[in-house]
Amino acid sequence: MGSVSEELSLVPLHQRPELLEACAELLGEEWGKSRASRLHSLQRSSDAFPTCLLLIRSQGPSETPAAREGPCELVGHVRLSRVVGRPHDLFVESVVVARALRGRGYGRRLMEATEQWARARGFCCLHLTTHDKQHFYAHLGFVLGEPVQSMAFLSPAISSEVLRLFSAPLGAATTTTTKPWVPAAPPPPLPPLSVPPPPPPPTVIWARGVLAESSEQSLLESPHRDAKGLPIFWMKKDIRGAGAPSH
Ligand SMILES: CC(=O)SCCNC(=O)CCNC(=O)[C@H](O)C(C)(C)COP(=O)(O)OP(=O)(O)OC[C@H]1O[C@@H](n2cnc3c(N)ncnc32)[C@H](O)[C@@H]1OP(=O)(O)O
Repeated sequence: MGSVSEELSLVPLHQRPELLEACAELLGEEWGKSRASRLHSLQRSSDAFPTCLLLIRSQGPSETPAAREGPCELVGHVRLSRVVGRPHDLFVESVVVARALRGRGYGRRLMEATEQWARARGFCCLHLTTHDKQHFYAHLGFVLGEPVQSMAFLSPAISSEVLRLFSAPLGAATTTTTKPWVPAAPPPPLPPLSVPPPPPPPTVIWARGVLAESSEQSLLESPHRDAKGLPIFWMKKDIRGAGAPSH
């Protein structure tokens, strides 16, 4: 008999459909909304995004293979979506750890496993928004960032071809057109400069980008608002080569 250990795994919800109800309950406890709409959203999880990832824990003899098919407890959830115009980025949302398990390192494990999952699939950067967990994410290596458009908010009625064009690198969409490409007429030559250009304007502290790299102070106040007008922090993390935990 081997020792009994706790095993944590990150699994896509669509590979563990029996956890659908538990997952809807976990999200419902935190954010409410109708059970039906939660189930509907969770059932959209697929390898082609949005993807709902579950952190699960199972108890078992330590020498057995990962108990991925056996009984387990749902620890946490995260949803990943593609980002419009940024084919190597993902948008992270609905990060939640079961209430009874918070403050024990599972939130960190959930985010680190999510980074690993995304990196293994070739993604380079994670984006998210938060109303009040900016210090948690900063602690895990996220920095303030600029708004991006998540595909999760686009209508599912949009065809996959249109989404593919959205996620293509800038300029790539023109290569799919069936019409022959006709070069545009060259722009007229610029008149010679008679006066030196004006100096650049002074740095505006709340300008995008400047805010992103500024001090801890900016984690206390955000210039961004959500659809309801509440302050919201945009954060991002470059996950290339971030193999080691960010302690
Ligand atoms: C993008 C979004 O989805 S935003 C929404 C975020 N989710 C929620 O608000 C839902 C409710 N909250 C939760 O589910 C949890 O509290 C979570 C997911 C935010 C954190 O999960 P927990 O399991 O409690 O966090 P965990 O114990 O792993 O903490 C990891 C580290 O972050 C630190 N930490 C946790 N919460 C905070 C916080 N609010 N501020 C600063 N640091 C924090 C911990 O001290 C710990 O530090 P250490 O690893 O150096 O010891």
